[in-house]
Amino acid sequence: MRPRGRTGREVRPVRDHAVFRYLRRNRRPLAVLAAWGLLPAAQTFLLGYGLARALDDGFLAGRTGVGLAWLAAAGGGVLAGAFGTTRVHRAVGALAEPLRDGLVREVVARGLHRAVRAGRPESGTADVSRLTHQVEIARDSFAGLVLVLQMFVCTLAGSLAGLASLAPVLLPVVLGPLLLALALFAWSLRPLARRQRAVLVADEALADAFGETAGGLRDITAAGVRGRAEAAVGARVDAELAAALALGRWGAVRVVALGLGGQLPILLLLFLGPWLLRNGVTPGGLLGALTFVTQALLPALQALLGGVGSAGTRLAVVIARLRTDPLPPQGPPAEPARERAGAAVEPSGAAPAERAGPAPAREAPAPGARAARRRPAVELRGVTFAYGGRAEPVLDGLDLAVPPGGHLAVVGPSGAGKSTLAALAAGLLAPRAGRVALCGRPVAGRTAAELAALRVLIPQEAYVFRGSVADNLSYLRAAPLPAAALTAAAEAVGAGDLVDRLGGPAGQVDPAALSAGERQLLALTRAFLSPAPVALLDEATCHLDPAAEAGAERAFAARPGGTLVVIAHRISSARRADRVLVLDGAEAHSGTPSELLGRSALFRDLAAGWSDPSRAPGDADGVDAVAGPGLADDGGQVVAHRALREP
Ligand SMILES: Nc1ncnc2c1ncn2[C@@H]1O[C@H](COP(=O)(O)OP(=O)(O)OP(=O)(O)O)[C@@H](O)[C@H]1O
Repeated sequence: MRPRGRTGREVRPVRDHAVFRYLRRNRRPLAVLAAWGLLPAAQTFLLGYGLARALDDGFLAGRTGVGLAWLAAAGGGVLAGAFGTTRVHRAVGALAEPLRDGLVREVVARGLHRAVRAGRPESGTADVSRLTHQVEIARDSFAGLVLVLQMFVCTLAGSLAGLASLAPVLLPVVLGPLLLALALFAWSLRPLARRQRAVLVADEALADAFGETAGGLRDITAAGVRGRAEAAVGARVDAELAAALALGRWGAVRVVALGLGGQLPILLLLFLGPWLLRNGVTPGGLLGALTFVTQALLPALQALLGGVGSAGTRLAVVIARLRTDPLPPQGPPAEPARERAGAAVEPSGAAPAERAGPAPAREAPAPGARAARRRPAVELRGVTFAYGGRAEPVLDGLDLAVPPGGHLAVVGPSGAGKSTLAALAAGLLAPRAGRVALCGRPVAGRTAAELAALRVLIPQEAYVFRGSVADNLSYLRAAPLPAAALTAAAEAVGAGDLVDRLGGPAGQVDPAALSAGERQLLALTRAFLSPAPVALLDEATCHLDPAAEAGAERAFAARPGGTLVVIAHRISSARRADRVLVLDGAEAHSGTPSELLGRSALFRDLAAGWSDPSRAPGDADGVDAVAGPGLADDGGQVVAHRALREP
């Protein structure tokens, strides 16, 4: 099975040899590179040859001056080589930069084109920035690869010229094992590249899984899914271990090649030394040959094997990915860790449109969304749910429909099933019978990411994390939002003072230093900025005072096109809603607040004593004041539901 990358797509090897085609098209910079490479090659030549001449013609012949002159020549070679190396680096830059520019052009054009074609132009920016990061990796890997190849070729050329000049018989002793080593390495390259690619992919998958798990530890614990989280990360660890072991086995070939090409010639030179000396090789020649092998060829071979094995493979993987990487799937984006952990927290949304302003506008509707718009935003049909096979149903045959833009409050005594209803609507619980749909799309079988694009659920216990205010607020957006948009949203929800006090969007959040209410305000702002059309507030304002609660609810109700379902902590929430669903154990009622006064004894009891200090000036006392313009009573919005938990 082929490895799969971050995007879940197969990572294909580069079949079109894009890099080689690029090199063929750029012969001039290559020629410059080769020309400057003559200086390091000359340095290598002088290193061994100069040492040999210094010994043979100088010190061993009793001519110290000549010996020193040859050593000085070798030293001069080092200086020339150093100068040449700086020029080589420049030439590599000149070769790598156009590759980078070309890739960036290609990636930007393709990414934006796809985003526009997919009807999500805003997603192109984030996507392109991710891909251009990969382009940087490709550029660096390419430059590294060219450098080690160039260094090896220069060293080889200088060494072979030196060996041939000293004594041609030395050539096969050094060259034979070296060629064998190169052949062995070349043979191992393909399987090595495959294993390396598998490790890269496994490593990314592990990093993803670990990041997700670490980011959602609190929720994992709260949701009691520790075992599942451990199993998920453990599987990735095992996969990476297996990939690394497989790579290690092929890595051993590299060690053998290094021993064969770099160390065997040393042993051969030493072992054959007496014979070589008897057959025309001078002591200086033997020393020079050893110098070529130990000081030049061995390090160059080591760099070549390492460089081609890592930078080369990385380049192949990244280029393949750049050429095949698609836009993230339309609609739902990457799912957040906490959703994947199964905890009922705010989910992430689709890729954002960056806008300043208090209320983020909806995402451009996806194809098919127009049809879905006519469907209720939240719809439960004949939903029955019980915790456990033999348990009494908490909800039994419930029908409910909230239209797009609707505002429903769910009220009822503790244990009536309000949170259960929210979890069912959010797709976090599956009904025993019946079906649940959001924006016309059934929630059953949807991934967490798909659900996250449809609704945001804010539970009682707000989740904030150590980090910047901006990170906390824009967590559900695929790309950062301008500071003005963050502060405007905070203002709208009632968290403006808090964000100011924390130092604005750049300020830091320390969860332990915040009160429960302050954490709720941040979580509410984050949910407010979510692109999901349906907001489910499950007593999400319980730690706020009534006025703050009213402000937050009104802000959510005013989200353009947004649908709001509030599991009410205070009965005053019902005053602000278009429709109210009363769950009271034996039965359930729905309607406008004024209708319910006549129909539900429980609602009458609850409403009788309500007094909402947050009421806007001019609000009349009593239920009629909250009936508001709201929804036409066509029976198609909040509709009938049968008995709940029959006695
Ligand atoms: N995970 C669970 N396992 C078993 N029973 C549960 C579970 N969660 C809730 N229940 C039970 O289901 C019933 C409905 O609970 P739910 O939390 O939905 O009610 P609620 O109206 O939201 O109550 P409250 O206002 O106190 O939060 C209660 O009897 C509760 O004890």
